[in-house]
Amino acid sequence: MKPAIQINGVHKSFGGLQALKGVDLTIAQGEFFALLGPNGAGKSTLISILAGLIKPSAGNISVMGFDVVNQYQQARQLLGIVPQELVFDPFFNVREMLRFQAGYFGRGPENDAWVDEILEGLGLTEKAHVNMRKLSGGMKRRALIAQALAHKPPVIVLDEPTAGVDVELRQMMWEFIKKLNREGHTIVLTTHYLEEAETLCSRVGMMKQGEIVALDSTANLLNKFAGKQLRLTLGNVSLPANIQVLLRNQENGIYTFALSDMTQIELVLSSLRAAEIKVLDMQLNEADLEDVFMSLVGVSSVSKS
Ligand SMILES: Nc1ncnc2c1ncn2[C@@H]1O[C@H](COP(=O)(O)OP(=O)(O)OP(=O)(O)O)[C@@H](O)[C@H]1O
Repeated sequence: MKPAIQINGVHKSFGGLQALKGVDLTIAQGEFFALLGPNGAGKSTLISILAGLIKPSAGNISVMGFDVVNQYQQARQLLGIVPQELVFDPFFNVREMLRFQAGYFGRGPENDAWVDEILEGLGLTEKAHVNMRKLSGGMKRRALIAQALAHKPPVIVLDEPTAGVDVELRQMMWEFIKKLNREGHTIVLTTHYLEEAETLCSRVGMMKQGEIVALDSTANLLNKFAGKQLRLTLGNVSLPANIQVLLRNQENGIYTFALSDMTQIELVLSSLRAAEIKVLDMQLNEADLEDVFMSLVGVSSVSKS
């Protein structure tokens, strides 16, 4: 079976800035994949190349075996891309817009049942006859998601789909997207909400400064990383050397340690006691994708949009 997406040695420079520095990535058909990274890591650049909006400086990308540059039309037809920004055609109602979009990719009336399914799945049935320009912001966002899916693409790319979206739509959208994934659609998601990636995606790629710095199953990434994290409020102190290796993050007097087992808690606390450092507050949590991210990407957290 051909991979859903194959990315080989992709570089992209904007003038002197190297936005992508040789990205290799294979996403199999049927995967639910998360592409994560802080602002400026290169995610949108990679997706723009995938969508054929910009050309790579070197390397190539194919969708189900079709090169996105040399076989643009075939590749684009297999892709549904939900953009970050709200761009829409103000002359159509929702259903017309979806039919038009599907028609653009060569689908005819046989696609109408699918359009109904999308409208239903995204809570747009009531708005099917409303003109796009009269929709509220949240409804427009739903319509844009629907638009990307209108031609029933096997590979669906969601670029920050839930930024600024209310909880109801988020839940509805994820139920629908999960259903599409169960039916065999490949899903690629970029998000700043790491808990979304953690619950939805079976595999994660983390990008930093134009490179992939981690690529593994979500479970492996969580396992590889320490099982627990201990957050201690200590103030401005000098940590004993023997526990510095466990330190993952330090911000405003709060020190976060990554621990693989409970005995390390005792080690941290006894070392602090021996150094006469007072613990002002303490929290013990399960490590999550955000901790993995922090440890690998080296920023305190992915900025929330
Ligand atoms: N058209 C462009 N011209 C010049 N520089 C660009 C252009 N597009 C992106 N860049 C730069 O390339 C780098 C990667 O940007 P990109 O938008 O791909 O990152 P991102 O990971 O999608 O970030 P975000 O999470 O903020 O969307 C950034 O330094 C950005 O400023």
